[in-house]
Amino acid sequence: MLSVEGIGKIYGEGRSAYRAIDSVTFDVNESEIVTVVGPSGCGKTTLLKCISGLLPPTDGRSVLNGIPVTEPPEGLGIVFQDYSRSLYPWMSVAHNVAFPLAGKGIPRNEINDRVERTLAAVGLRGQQRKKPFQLSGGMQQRVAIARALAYQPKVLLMDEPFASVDAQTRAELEDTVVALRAEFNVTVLFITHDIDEAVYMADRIVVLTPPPTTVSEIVEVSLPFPRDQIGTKELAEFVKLRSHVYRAVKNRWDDRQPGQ
Ligand SMILES: Nc1ncnc2c1ncn2[C@@H]1O[C@H](COP(=O)(O)OP(=O)(O)OP(=O)(O)O)[C@@H](O)[C@H]1O
Repeated sequence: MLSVEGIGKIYGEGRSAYRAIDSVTFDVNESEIVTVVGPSGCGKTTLLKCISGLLPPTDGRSVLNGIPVTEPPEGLGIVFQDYSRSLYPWMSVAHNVAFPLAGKGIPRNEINDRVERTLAAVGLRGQQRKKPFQLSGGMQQRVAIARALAYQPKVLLMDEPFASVDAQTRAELEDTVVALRAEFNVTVLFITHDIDEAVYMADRIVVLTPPPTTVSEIVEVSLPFPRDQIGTKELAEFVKLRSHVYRAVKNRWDDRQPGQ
């Protein structure tokens, strides 16, 4: 479905050139949730921009359903960390969700249905007329997720979408995304620096190395669905996976040479 094939990225040129990503390769299969985990500064956002066609990679490419990505394709929805900048403050919640659908030849009643369905799916039934500033941060991020879903993407790319909300809200949003995958059959590529989150949500985890970034390891997660914030995290398998990923991340960063 989505293939990331040897993506590399160098920022700048000549003496000031900086290789942020060396070579990253992995696949995301249809209806999977794949999480990509690595510490701050390891190039996660750069990777997501290259995968989505927002930034041209220096090497490699991403391929969505057999078509190389050169600009954000139709079947791709993106949710960023900073919800406060991704919503239009002067538009109502419903208008924010409907806005990207305008001018696409979609009938008005179909747009209204999509707005209603996606807002209900993210737990915002009855909030349609409010403006973003009247909502909490977590609710604003739910609007951003609804907007991406209303577009009916095949793949949802999410770049640390819950980094700016409190722990309780974060847990609720994690569960919302896992439930949305089941409801909309959407494929999710989810970037995070939070190891618990990466394990809890995933079918597979891509662990990144420090820069110049490559894939340290791909970890299969066989935890049962539906997942539960308490029950799943108490399972021996969850604890084992979390320790494994934590070590994989930490060892690589500890192995770095001074100055790297
Ligand atoms: N436009 C740019 N020009 C030059 N260097 C950049 C640019 N954007 C990012 N970088 C550098 O590339 C590296 C990776 O940055 P990136 O934002 O992709 O990391 P990240 O893992 O997403 O970090 P965080 O988790 O803190 O958001 C950093 O060292 C950063 O300074």
